[in-house]
Amino acid sequence: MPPNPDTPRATVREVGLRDGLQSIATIVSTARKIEWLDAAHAAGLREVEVGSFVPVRLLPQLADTAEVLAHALTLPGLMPSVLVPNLKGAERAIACGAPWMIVPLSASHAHSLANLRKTPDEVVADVARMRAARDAAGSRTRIEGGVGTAFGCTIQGEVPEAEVLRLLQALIDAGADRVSLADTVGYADPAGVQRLFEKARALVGEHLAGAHFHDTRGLGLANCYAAWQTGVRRFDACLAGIGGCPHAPGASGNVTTEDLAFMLERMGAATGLNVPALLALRRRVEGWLAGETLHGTLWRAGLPRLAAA
Ligand SMILES: CC(C)(COP(=O)([O-])OP(=O)([O-])OC[C@H]1O[C@@H](n2cnc3c(N)ncnc32)[C@H](O)[C@@H]1OP(=O)([O-])[O-])[C@@H](O)C(=O)NCCC(=O)NCCSC(=O)C[C@@](C)(O)CC(=O)[O-]
Repeated sequence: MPPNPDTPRATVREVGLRDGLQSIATIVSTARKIEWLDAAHAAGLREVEVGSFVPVRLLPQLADTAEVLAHALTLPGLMPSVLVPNLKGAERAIACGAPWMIVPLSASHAHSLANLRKTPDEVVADVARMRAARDAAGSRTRIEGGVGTAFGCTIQGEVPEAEVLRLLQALIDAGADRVSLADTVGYADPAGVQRLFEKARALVGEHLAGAHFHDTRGLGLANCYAAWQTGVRRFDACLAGIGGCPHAPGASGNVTTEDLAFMLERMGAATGLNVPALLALRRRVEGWLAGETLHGTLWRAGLPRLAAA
């Protein structure tokens, strides 16, 4: 049957291989990351953040990002992305042919210094340099500016909405192809999400491309739904809900991929995802991450049995 054109589509971007693993002590081998990627692709995921081009001494877990990206580029229909913290990282992403590079910009001045050793405006200036490097190389690597701590920060406390909106616009002016908003430390609530995403949409329109929520205080899925109501159709998530920024005190797990896929499908959105296959992958990843804290609820309850008796 052809897809119903009235069915809303939603994209779940799996960020477990980057955001998920960056705070996990157990080193996952390149072979297992590739197995993870292949299974995620087979389960229908078409956008995956595969690693970070950061100094290896900072994040040895992600030292094999170039190899994982090279494999991701062989998978049909897959749109891989990588995180880049500065121009050097961007040059590596461009050289490796990454379709997307994601630049994390913290709207909290204090978290920005802790995470990237730069002020938010210095990161904006870096984005302009990345755009120039990309254009000079004739590369097709596109730039997403992800504005983090958009709902507050565990180091600084309050982050004014006006500052978040100013930085979204500054990123686009500097040459970012699109922008997204992130709740790095799980301070967001659905009403606040709706308000900020509506304002962001009014300001930058279709440049606003996604939402990244952490489930630190149990509001991750509610926040996704609030963002959905404002027209957001791309959501970051991690298999088994792992993740968190190592330089943001109190940051913990991302929204769980399999739970989010289940919610979106139950809401009637077309995700292209096979939820039982995601649950099977979660079991495999759980075996690789023995002793680590995992999250999510669908794995425990299982899928509802709705077929007529
Ligand atoms: C930005 C830096 C590099 C500054 O770190 P720095 O020490 O100030 O860097 P530097 O420019 O002084 O260079 C020091 C050395 O590192 C090298 N270097 C410099 N850059 C790179 C690079 N890209 N790749 C490889 N090597 C690099 C550079 O070449 C030099 O090497 P040396 O001359 O000493 O041999 C560092 O602070 C950093 O990597 N920070 C990133 C930390 C991180 O990964 N945080 C987590 C991601 S953000 C997040 O999780 C939030 C998010 C995105 O998920 C959304 C949300 O929830 O909000």
